[in-house]
Amino acid sequence: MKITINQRVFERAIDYNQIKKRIRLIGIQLNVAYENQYPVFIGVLNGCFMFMADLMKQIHITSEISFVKLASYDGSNRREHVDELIGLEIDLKGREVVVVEDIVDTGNSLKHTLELIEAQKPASISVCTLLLKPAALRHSFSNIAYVGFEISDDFVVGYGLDYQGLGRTLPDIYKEIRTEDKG
Ligand SMILES: O=P(O)(O)OC[C@H]1O[C@H](OP(=O)(O)OP(=O)(O)O)[C@H](O)[C@@H]1O
Ligand SMILES: Nc1nc2[nH]cnc2c(=O)[nH]1
Repeated sequence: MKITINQRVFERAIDYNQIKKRIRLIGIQLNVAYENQYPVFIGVLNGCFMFMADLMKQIHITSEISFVKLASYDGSNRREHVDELIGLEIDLKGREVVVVEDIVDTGNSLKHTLELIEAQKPASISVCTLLLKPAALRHSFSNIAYVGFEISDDFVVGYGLDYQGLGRTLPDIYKEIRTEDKG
């Protein structure tokens, strides 16, 4: 199925049933890894909201949840300037932290997020991301422990991810059709 958002054309790549299945498995892994550890799950807004909601329904161990937003001082989202995390309400010192992202693409956002969380001296930080684009990564991370799907280096929308503010409410994930594939 194809959709168009502001002149860009996308085709369905991952449907919600696949997403739900994958999330159930990640939930089991997290429940085992963090049993009796009282972890803090930190969702990085806005894109994570759907993933976080579905993932947290699979978490049956004692845990806390918080959401943050990465803010650039110049108001852009280019992630080139020093950023700050806004919204964090929990003291992370000595805590087991799981950062929940919708997508790790270049890794720029994650790098900043991890630096800002590390400054709070948690006991550990691991990363759980629904999507990972290995071919686009510009940094190496040793703690991306939970990945929903590795995808190609194509722009995706849906299930929380937007194009120009649109498409976040689509339950499935769509990837942009490259110009040469449009037919
Ligand atoms: O690995 P990167 O290349 O840094 O890209 C990944 C980031 O991009 C998206 O956030 P975005 O800045 O679009 O904000 P949003 O979550 O509010 O849509 C996504 O939620 C990640 O945080
Ligand atoms: N919507 C969307 N946001 C992103 N942020 C980083 N990569 C992407 C992507 O492929 N799609």
